[in-house]
Amino acid sequence: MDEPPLHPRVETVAEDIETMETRGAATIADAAASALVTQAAESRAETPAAFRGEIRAAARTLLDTRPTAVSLPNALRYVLQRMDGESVAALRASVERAGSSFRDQLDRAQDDLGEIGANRLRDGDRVMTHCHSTDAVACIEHAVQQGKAISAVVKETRPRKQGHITARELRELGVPVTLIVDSAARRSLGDVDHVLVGADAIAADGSVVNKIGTSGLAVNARERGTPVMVAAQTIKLHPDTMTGHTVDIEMRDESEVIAPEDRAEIGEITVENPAFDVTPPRHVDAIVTERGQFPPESVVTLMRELFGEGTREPWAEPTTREAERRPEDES
Ligand SMILES: O=P(O)(O)OC[C@H]1O[C@H](OP(=O)(O)O)[C@H](O)[C@@H]1O
Repeated sequence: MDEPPLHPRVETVAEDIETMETRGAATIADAAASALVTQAAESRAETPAAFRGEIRAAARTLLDTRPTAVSLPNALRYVLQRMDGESVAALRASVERAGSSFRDQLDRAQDDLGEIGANRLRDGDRVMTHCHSTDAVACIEHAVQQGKAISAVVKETRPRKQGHITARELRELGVPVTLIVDSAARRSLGDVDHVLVGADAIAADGSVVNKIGTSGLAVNARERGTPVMVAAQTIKLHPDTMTGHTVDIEMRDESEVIAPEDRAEIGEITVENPAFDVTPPRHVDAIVTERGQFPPESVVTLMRELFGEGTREPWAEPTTREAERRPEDES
């Protein structure tokens, strides 16, 4: 059987996610939802079955890009579970509606989360960041809008140096920034009031999956008595972990770690490049979401409320229970 035709935009978005041209868990989710909308809007499918097949194929292509950020399957699931209708026109409209409602909610959630996270920051506080998280930056942005003077120690975040993005964005907010290499973090922890990071996925036991280096930072922060705050919208909650599944940690190419010529000079070695690590809940003080802040151990309650007892593949047909939950979700 022929593969359903994919819109070139879906291929481009998938490639951009894979190469990290588009990166950051929330940004990836937004791009994926928007790609599904394009696929729907420009589909030439003549039957409802063909249309559904196209949207599912687009979702699979997008899902196959990066394995760790759960916001990606959560975004695809959100849209696909709302795909509904007896005709191509009705199906198209439902995907467009769901995509745009998902993207609106994403924006609103980040704003609400930023407000809540900002309440934890006091005037004059100094914050240490790791990697680049739009959710974490939103907390600082809101604190600045509340008139608080915030300064930041920004970890470079090897190997891809997303800390540079954080440094630039914080500078644009007028936040004084000190950039450090990752290995200087412990030395600087005594000078900061909070560690503030984002998340790619949060497991049912409250473990936080985030950029490699987060767990070491959290352990050191705990030893120094510096609180660790994780800014994560609820699309970062990983529903499959409620039923025992583990989060797949992405291993990226060794060329991000060492240039081929340097490697050749060293000789026969193995290079490992895990993109994420897992911080146990005991090293996290608060998970800040758009629904409030939670101690990590209680996040499972929120997860159950939002996802029920578990989920299936994003392209699976909704169960009656999921179908019933839809209208209130979109309010
Ligand atoms: O959703 P927001 O808060 O923007 O980002 C969340 C997380 O996504 C990033 O991963 P990567 O740089 O895509 O590997 C970082 O690990 C960051 O903390």
